Amino acid sequence: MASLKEALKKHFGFDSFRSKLQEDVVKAVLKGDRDVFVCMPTGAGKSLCYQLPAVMSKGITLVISPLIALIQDQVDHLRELNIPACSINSKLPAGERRLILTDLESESPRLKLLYITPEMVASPSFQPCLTGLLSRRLLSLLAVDEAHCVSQWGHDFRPDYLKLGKLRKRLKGVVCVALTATAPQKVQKDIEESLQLHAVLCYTTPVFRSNLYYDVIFREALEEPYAHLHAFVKEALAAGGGEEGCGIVYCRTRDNCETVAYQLTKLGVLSKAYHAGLKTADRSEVQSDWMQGKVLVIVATISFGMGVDKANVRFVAHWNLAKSLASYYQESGRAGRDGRPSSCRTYYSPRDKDQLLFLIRKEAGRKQAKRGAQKETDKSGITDFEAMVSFCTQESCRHATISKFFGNAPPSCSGACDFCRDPRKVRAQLEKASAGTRIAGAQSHAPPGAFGFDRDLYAGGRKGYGFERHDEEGEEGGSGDEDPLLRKKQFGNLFKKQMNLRKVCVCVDVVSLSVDLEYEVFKSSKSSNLYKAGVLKKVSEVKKGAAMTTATGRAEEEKEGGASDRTSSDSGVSMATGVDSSSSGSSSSHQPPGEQGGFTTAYQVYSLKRKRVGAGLRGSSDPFQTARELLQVSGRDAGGGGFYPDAPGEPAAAAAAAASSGETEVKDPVGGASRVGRAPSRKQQKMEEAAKNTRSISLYFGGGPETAGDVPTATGGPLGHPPEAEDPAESVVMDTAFVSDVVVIEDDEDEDDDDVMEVPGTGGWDRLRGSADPDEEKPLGASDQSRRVTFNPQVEESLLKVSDTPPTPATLKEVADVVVRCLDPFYKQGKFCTKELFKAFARHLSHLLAEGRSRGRGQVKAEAKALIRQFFGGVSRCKAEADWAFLRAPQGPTADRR
Ligand SMILES: Nc1ncnc2c1ncn2[C@@H]1O[C@H](COP(=O)(O)OP(=O)(O)OP(=O)(O)O)[C@@H](O)[C@H]1O
Ligand SMILES: [Zn+2]
Repeated sequence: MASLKEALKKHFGFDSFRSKLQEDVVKAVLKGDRDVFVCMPTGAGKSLCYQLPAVMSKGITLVISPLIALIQDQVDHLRELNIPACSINSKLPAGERRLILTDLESESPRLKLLYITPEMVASPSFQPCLTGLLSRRLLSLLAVDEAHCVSQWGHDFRPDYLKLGKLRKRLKGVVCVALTATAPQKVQKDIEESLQLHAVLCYTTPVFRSNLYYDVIFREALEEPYAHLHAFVKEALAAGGGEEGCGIVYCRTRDNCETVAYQLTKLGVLSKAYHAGLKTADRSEVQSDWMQGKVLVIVATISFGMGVDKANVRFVAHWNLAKSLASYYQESGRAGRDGRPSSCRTYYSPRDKDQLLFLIRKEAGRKQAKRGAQKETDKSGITDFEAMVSFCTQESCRHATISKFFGNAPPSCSGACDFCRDPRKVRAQLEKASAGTRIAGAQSHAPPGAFGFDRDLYAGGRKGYGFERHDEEGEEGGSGDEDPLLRKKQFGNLFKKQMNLRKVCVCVDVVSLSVDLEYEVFKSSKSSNLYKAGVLKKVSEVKKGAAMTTATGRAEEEKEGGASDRTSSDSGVSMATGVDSSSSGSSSSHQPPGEQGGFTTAYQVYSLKRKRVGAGLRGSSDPFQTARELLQVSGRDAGGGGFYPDAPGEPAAAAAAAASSGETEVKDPVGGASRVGRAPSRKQQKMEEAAKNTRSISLYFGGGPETAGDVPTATGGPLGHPPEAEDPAESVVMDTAFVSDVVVIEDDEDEDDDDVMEVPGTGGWDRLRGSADPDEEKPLGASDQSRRVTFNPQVEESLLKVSDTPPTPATLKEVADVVVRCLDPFYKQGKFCTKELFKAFARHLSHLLAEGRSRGRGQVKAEAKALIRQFFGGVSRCKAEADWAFLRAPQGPTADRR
């Protein structure tokens, strides 16, 4: 078909199709009599499968894509090619949106491709446009990109994709092409059903890629894990035959990224960490350095990779397990896109497995509990993960395992995996690992579960250690929707178990003593603050009277050996010093962070309260808040050490001293060395970091369900309504975690975190957008009574007074939500010079309102508004942080009434 090739050349500049498959798909789509399902690996050129038909057809192609960031890339690319493409999304300025809609309403629109998110396409405001296009027969094609998001079996399920079924019904007669890079059989079936694909033609590339060499190494069996990784990196890069090459190491946590990058660099391969905890500019720089080959290795969480198309990736190593085999295939598949031999290695760790499984189970349990009934798909996370574990622990060809998972016939591996190359070696490794487990089990009597306790007991329980992709709940306080009694019981069990372990092994060591003490405090504490205070009190007592115990404890600990590589500052009373051994980052440590010979020491048990990155603590992914950290925070909270028991010479006291002098001791994440920095700047810096990609677990697992539910759907005029109210998936950028305790979860879904913060419409307050002067509390229209009420702090407070029961105190997160909602109109009105200032002010305000005394949500709202009014009473436009220096926290219910 000469004209097809001509069009390919004319519009895209390509001389030929990338593959026969690509050409076949284009032809099938152009023919237009059947729906098409395309499963091709990342980078195989799926986009062209609908883009070329789009430019060759009359009318418009509607492209559904899950992320604005991805959409933007595509649109930019097409525009560079002079192909009229655009996107309607929540970030689009109203003027541009209107221009697009005008074009779409015109007789013959110029536009060829319209990219849109599933949320937006289902929004009421888009419906007239859609109906118009349909009735004028101007819709030539529906393309659903990343179609696996439609499947609850898929690893990236997004409930909003389910809305596409309805859309599809409306678009009868319009050909649909669904595209994905990963679709195990059941996912493919789901896609076909959900999108109601008709007489579907399937085009799938076999998943087998002969240029990828897969192997698995048991990390815990290694003497020098980092040196091992380094050797692998060197070898993989060298295999490029002098050609420029680079690689990716995937880690689960930010800490791991930092540590691995540091270790590799130290060993001579320039590596940089990439994770959502970095500032956006830093992340871009890292990515760009890596893309340009200035940095050879990028050590990243899964937030890196989506949309990254680099040909010469010579290796992809997984330092931690991927959450499913499908994810693993996709992530490892970023290697060798140029077709040259490349390596994919997983550093398997049973502990890693237990921890991840624990969290996946927990999530499944939570989903189930929420729904009240079990759904088959609830287990999909577990089965997908089990497939990943089998991939690592089976004696079989790695390629064959992957192919089977995707429903392909076993490929001819021909030595492209460690098993096919040397099965005996694989067997030996497995045997060694299982022998190791047996020995460890016999020695410690520790059950093999995560953290050394029975994983089944806690399967539905609390979070584990060191996760950001699978840790905290979206709820404030870290308690999520769990039953606090259950949680307490679980804690109790854990401590009992841990103490029993200690009774077996050691007489009375200082660790168990600390555990006892901490447990006592824990049992008697009703809130995290009381717990914190209780711990401090105990520390003080211990310091006064237990010097002997401390000394003995040290000796015992050293005897135990488990803590022998700790720095002197972390020995002694663990509760008091509480240094997480994971931070010591010993390069030769065999054990994953936070574990010592089956013991979970008191300070390793996560605290009741989530770590406040914003409060100047290390912005790490570590969800534990160690006793030491609690103390440090308390020292600062108390205005510089006043709250901290003073015992010169003790590390804790040093921390307090540092805190009181305005300096913060920060444990080096890697080398274990301490550094001292100015507290305020560090705090500010961390707050900045915390403002980055933060995501709740629910978003990670399900994308927008909760979000979607929370966000009101637009009911206003079809086109004039502020778009952000309609696009819940995109409103994830309204992430008040930057204000409050930060739940840090890496998300592979949105690189777009630093875009404008968006606030879904919130009734009367939202209508402020129409106001020329948002700090004026005048009604915008005659009917706008509700806004007046919402604004009036007295009304809010009198409402509170009417109630007999005291309001439930708002959490910092809730306060932050309220504050951001209240402030957003001002930001939209340009009352802040920069977004950063807006964020910083929101943070400041939230802390002012959240700290000190308990407030109900209503009161918070009233006080927030009062403070905002007070602020803009004195400042017409916020230009610097100093502008709000005069604001003081309200002292009482009536303090800020004006
Ligand atoms: N026929 C072709 N000839 C040469 N290059 C092509 C051809 N078709 C596509 N490409 C290029 O291949 C690269 C990958 O294409 P594309 O982004 O569409 O891949 P994809 O399969 O959609 O990957 P992903 O799963 O990451 O979205 C792009 O740079 C694209 O321009
Ligand atoms: Zn093989």
